Amino acid sequence: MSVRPPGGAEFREDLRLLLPPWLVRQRWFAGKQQQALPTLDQVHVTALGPGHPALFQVTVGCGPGEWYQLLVGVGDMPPGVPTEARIGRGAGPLTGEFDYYEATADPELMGRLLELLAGADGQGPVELRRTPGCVIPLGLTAEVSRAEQSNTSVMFGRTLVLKVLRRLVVGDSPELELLGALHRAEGVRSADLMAWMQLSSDVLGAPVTLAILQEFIPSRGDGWGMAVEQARDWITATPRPDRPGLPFTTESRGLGRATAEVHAALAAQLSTRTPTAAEADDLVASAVARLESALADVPQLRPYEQRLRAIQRDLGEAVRHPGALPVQRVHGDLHLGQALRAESGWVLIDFEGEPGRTPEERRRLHPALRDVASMLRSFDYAAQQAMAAGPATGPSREAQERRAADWVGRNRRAFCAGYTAARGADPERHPAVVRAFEADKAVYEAVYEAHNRPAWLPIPLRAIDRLTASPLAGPTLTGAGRP
Ligand SMILES: Nc1ncnc2c1ncn2[C@@H]1O[C@H](COP(=O)(O)OP(=O)(O)O)[C@@H](O)[C@H]1O
Ligand SMILES: O=P(O)(O)O[C@H]1O[C@H](CO)[C@@H](O[C@H]2O[C@H](CO)[C@@H](O)[C@H](O)[C@H]2O)[C@H](O)[C@H]1O
Repeated sequence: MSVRPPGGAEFREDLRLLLPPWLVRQRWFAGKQQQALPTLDQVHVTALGPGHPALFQVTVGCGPGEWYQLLVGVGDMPPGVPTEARIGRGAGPLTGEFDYYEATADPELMGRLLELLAGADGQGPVELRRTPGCVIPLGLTAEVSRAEQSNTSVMFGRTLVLKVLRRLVVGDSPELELLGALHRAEGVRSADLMAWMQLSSDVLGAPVTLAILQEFIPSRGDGWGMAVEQARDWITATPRPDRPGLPFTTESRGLGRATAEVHAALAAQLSTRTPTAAEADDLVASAVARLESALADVPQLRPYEQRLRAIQRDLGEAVRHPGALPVQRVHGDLHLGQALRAESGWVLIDFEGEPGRTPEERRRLHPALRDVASMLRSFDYAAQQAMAAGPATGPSREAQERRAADWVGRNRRAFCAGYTAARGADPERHPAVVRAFEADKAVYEAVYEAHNRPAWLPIPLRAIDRLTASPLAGPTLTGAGRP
């Protein structure tokens, strides 16, 4: 049985029909706020090597600048592939013989993709590239990751990780660029880049990174899983013999140190400087523009508009004054889920920046404290998640909220202490900058949650309520504050 060649009108029409209801069920689809099903105005299909089922790379456009990627298996869906991976059955006279399904769920197709990356000689619309001198081991068992994430990662044993990007960014990939810089700095707290797949500039006018193959970092887990678990024990006051109810602060301190080391390496490799007046203006203007677009998008933010604008004005003053903080390339979306606890300490991952931002925004230079603020937000998320998942028994709700605030404050302080000890700028000395970046991040989170995980929207909204209510000095920055 052969599969109809890619690019065929029948193939594209099938996908145009079958994909919208399936897309809206995917965790990575960022259009969940819309009432109607998405309309696919463009569908590009490229065959990735022969075989049955066959493997195709599919890029779909759902509106101006909104591109998503799928890897689609075409043929009979193999046993063992979960039913939710099934996109549907072809409807045309030729394609009606086949199932379309999510190929990342099929270990055999992922093994085939790994072989293609190892050969890395792909020409045409989808280009395959390999880091010079790097040998990719084959024959590894593929398994799609169940991590809470915006893209889809496929693990090849405990050796390699392939991240299949979902919401695509047209232009140079910040992740490839930053991983390259950290590699030149001898792999400071980062994983080795092995290979990547990209759409040639012929398709969307500029190259688009589609997937990134990296070294697998063996670890005890990521910061998110570890922090939520420990926060739950702390908040519910249920220390376990194997996990004394420590408030995670030793780990947070190490994480602060790792973050400062990554910042130093990025500054050394990609430069750092005092911002020009134009850059400082641009930085504030972009924060205000983000706020305005978020206000238009998420009505729940509107009651906070004036206070949020005032916080961004404070940022303007802080970044324009003489001796302001230097700017540099930063991680751009740092949170607890972006850190893996390896035996030797914390390793940072996922340098692509915030999904949904333009490449220019992601590549903009910022004070490194932007990443610090972003991680500080994450301790709040972890405590909120721990409260949501905690047992109904134990301390009263009020007591749990107090304990949660205590846990957050301790970990914020520990993270900042580790960051400063490793020569990062002291967050305590720049409260207006940290608060403005925290507010900016919380506003971004409100948009992200409204689009991707509507049930989580109250978490950033509560933070915005708190940030806009409290004065700058005192507990706002690293203290407990209100839960
Ligand atoms: N190099 C790596 N080694 C081991 N696990 C990894 C590696 N990179 C990512 N992971 C795992 O995959 C998850 C998602 O990766 P990430 O790059 O954060 O994806 P996303 O951008 O979709 O959030 C991480 O939380 C981690 O559990
Ligand atoms: O998928 P990415 O890691 O690139 O980042 C996006 O998704 C994150 C959630 O998966 C989101 O992070 C927010 O939720 C986290 C808990 O799931 C929390 O630790 C973060 O502090 C919070 O910002 C991230 O903002 C988004 O860009």
